[in-house]
Amino acid sequence: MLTVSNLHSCYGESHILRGVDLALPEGAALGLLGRNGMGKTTLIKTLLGIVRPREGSVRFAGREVAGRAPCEIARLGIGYVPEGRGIFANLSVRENLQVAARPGRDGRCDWTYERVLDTFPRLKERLDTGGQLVSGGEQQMVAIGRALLTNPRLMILDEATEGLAPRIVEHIWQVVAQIRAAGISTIIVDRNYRSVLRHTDCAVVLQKGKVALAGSSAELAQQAPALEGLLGV
Ligand SMILES: Nc1ncnc2c1ncn2[C@@H]1O[C@H](COP(=O)(O)OP(=O)(O)OP(=O)(O)O)[C@@H](O)[C@H]1O
Repeated sequence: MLTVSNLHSCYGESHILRGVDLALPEGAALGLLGRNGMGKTTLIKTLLGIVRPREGSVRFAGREVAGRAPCEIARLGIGYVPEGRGIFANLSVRENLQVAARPGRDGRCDWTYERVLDTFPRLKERLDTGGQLVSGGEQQMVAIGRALLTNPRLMILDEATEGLAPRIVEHIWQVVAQIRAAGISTIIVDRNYRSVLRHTDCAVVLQKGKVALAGSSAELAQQAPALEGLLGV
């Protein structure tokens, strides 16, 4: 479903991604780990076409997408929950959700507005509230719901639990489990590596823009000292 080969990305003269390779089979969940500044968000932005790679290949759903426009890549079926949530502040919760709704690339409409509200019942009472006026947890639910409403084949969640209360964090992980159970491929960036390994099939650890460690999540969970060394925890 997704194959990344020898990917290099830069911001001006700063060479951030230095030859990243990874593969995500259809329906699998990949954890993307690494200390602050190691290139996780840059990798995600490069996959999405927001950052243009300097070199390398990104194959998604059978096509080469490296260097293509973000809207073109998104329309191939990638739902993105950005770090910081990216809520439209001047739209209501309802509008934030509805603005994104569309059938998937193959015409699938598995994720409807009603299904998203059933997944996040708390949003039902907040539909007319402005996007910037709801709590951080509710904004995160809107961001995930909005990405699901594009009926993606791949969901990318960047720091989806950051700064949230433990109860909300638990709910977000339950929703991640539902997304996986629905057969949607998933890439998850999160600071809590134990939760990431519990909710993914495989994981990679980035260090200075390269993959320093990769394997099945079950194997990596057995390598806590090496992992914690790389993550600085
Ligand atoms: N727009 C930008 N212009 C210049 N440098 C940037 C830009 N965005 C990120 N960087 C730099 O690129 C490097 C990688 O950042 P990136 O955000 O990809 O890391 P990360 O692993 O996602 O870490 P974090 O958890 O802090 O977001 C960092 O040194 C960062 O300062």
